[in-house]
Amino acid sequence: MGHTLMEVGRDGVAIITIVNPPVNSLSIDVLRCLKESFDQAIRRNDVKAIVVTGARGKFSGGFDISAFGGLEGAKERPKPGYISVEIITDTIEAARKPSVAAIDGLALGGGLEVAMACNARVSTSTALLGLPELQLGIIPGFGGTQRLPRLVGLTKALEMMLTSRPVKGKEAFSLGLVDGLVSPDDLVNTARQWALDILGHRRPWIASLYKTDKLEPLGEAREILKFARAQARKRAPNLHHPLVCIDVIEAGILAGPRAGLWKEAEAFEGLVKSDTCKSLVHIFFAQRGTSKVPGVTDRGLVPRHVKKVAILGGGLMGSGIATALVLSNYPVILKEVNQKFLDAGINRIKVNLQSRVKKGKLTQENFEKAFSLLKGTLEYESFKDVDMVIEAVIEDVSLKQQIFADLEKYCPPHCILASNTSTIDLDLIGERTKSQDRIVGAHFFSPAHVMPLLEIVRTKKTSPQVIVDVLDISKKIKKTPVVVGNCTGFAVNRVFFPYTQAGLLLAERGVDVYQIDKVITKFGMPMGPFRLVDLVGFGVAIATGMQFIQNFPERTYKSMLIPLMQEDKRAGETTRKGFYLYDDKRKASPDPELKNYIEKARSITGVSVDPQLVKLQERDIIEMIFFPVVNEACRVLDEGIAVKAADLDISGVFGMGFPPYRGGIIFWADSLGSKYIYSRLESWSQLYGEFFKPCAYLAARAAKGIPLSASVEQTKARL
Ligand SMILES: C[C@H](O)CC(=O)SCCNC(=O)CCNC(=O)[C@H](O)C(C)(C)COP(=O)(O)OP(=O)(O)OC[C@H]1O[C@@H](n2cnc3c(N)ncnc32)[C@H](O)[C@@H]1OP(=O)(O)O
Repeated sequence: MGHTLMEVGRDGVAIITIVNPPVNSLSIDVLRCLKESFDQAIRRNDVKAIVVTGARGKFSGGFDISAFGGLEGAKERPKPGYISVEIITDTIEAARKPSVAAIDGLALGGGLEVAMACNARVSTSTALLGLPELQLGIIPGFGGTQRLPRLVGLTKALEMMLTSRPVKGKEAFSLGLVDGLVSPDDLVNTARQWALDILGHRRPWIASLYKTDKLEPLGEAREILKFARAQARKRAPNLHHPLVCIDVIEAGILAGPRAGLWKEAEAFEGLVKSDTCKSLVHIFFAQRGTSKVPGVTDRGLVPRHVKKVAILGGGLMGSGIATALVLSNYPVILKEVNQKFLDAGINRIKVNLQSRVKKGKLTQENFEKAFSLLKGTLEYESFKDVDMVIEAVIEDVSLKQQIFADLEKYCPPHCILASNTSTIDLDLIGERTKSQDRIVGAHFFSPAHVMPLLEIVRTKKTSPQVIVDVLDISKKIKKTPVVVGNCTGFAVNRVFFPYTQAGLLLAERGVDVYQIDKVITKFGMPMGPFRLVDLVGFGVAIATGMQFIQNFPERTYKSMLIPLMQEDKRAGETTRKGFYLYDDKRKASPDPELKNYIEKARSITGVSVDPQLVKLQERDIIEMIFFPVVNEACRVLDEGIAVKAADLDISGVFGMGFPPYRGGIIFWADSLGSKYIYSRLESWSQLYGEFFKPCAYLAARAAKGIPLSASVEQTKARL
């Protein structure tokens, strides 16, 4: 159980240490202990001053996120303001003995809020300090909305809170958030001396809550807040809590910080119960849960050290993957079939890296370092000491089979053989080898050095060691991994295949294409199905469509709309014409000619405009597009392709941009209820055919009224 420890030195300084592994989060128990330690330190005559720090080099990762649910309805739930006013303000900040926070590792959320209530802060230069609460759908609730603006000024405080991005100790020092920088070894000693210096009036005794020197004058502050509101509305129109955060900050400026604290406490109470908070907290834990794979990561296997990686193919995917790897210090060999392609691939990687330099995300020195890790080759000879190969050539089964047969010859026997295929069966790819246990899918999303998801595809024969190795690489290259089974489209493309299909079905029956995209983006997707297919390109869309028609013929909606347009050399954004027209700046605008293609497609499919569908409400459009996606997700769970529902939530959020504040596809579906989704799909399937037919998994759950995410025998991984 989390607690605090107090040790009083001979110098009269009480060191209070927060102990709650792994990140010293602040559970209610820890906070109560912290108060007790402070009360004791204030009472004891041998204590002159106080230092607050965290165990094992971490100050605190903030309020215990797993306790959020418990705040709702729990009997022992602290009353509003108990923590922020009674503990943080009236016990810590108002103590008649000075306190200094000694910060190493991280001081996030409630952790930083405790530190800000101390009379000074010393930190290591690498520590991370921030208020990331907004990414959990709440606002800082322990006084952060009041103290941060008073320590760093309104503009910077708003930026830190609204983006949830922490700053490093070095920047925190230049902002005035911390008062001194020290090495980790000197941290606590410097802090204790600092506390004694405050007591001896050699350093100022400051209560952050009442600082005013950093706050902008009222008129300017109003303008800054107005701008922040406009930005927040634009960036996240569906989110309410960023606006609440701004309101609370404003209240403190207008009515004084103590009134601000009470307003903060009240707003926090409301937000922690909101659906947005529940969804985002689910995403927080689900994201961390994807690297826990039953039967794989619970075997005590230690990831092997991958020293060198080879990549086959320097196209868009291969070069993106290589970029991600060299950025994380992996030496990479890039192989191509001829010098021209090789030069082009290397150049792409260079451009990817340079663009990071331009954006200020990479120093020139680190650019050179990363680029020097890349070697090009046309031969397999240099593959003899690679630990992993990632094949990223075109989607051609026999070519891939040949490549894997070659790899078996040239690579060492321990080498991981990965394919970046997005649709082809891995068993087929490895058919001509005897190395099935080390064949794995490493499905990156384009652009691979930017998109955060890595789908790790295992076959029935892939060894757990290989999965553990790839999970480790994924962590090192800062991707969120999802381990899935081998099937057409794997988890992400398969689950989201009906997304475009539903769009096509509705368009043929008379629903306006641009209206569909508008409603779906308003729902929170980065782009609607038609804008997406333009981006992906019709060539890829048709090729993937063929895979689905072959494998799931009964439920694939066969529309000729995309092939008809492609015949006319409209193939999406790259040809400047698809469902939209594109200008030089890739800005999309509707095309009046589109209706001609739709009419032609309609006549081929033999469907006519349905007056019921033409006047669909927004909600109906959302459901007709997403319920088939939910249905496919249910099949993927039923077949054990995904180990748990939360993994599909993460796949959709990180691979397709499903809005995280809706918690992911299954989480969202469960908020509507399996019965409701089943009945809607069932009635559409009567009207519009097999495409909507609810699967057995969904039917069974609807019949019993149980959530789609609940794990029972059916959803046990079959692998
Ligand atoms: C009232 C207040 O204003 C409200 C708050 O304070 S809300 C909380 C604000 N704090 C945050 O948002 C920080 C959230 N945590 C993080 O960003 C990251 O976990 C971190 C930067 C602290 C550490 O990252 P990293 O080293 O990659 O480790 P990571 O895998 O994320 O976390 C380690 C473990 O700690 C847990 N954890 C991290 N922060 C936690 C927190 N605040 N509460 C509960 N558990 C937490 C994770 O769930 C994970 O558990 P697991 O090992 O069982 O999966």
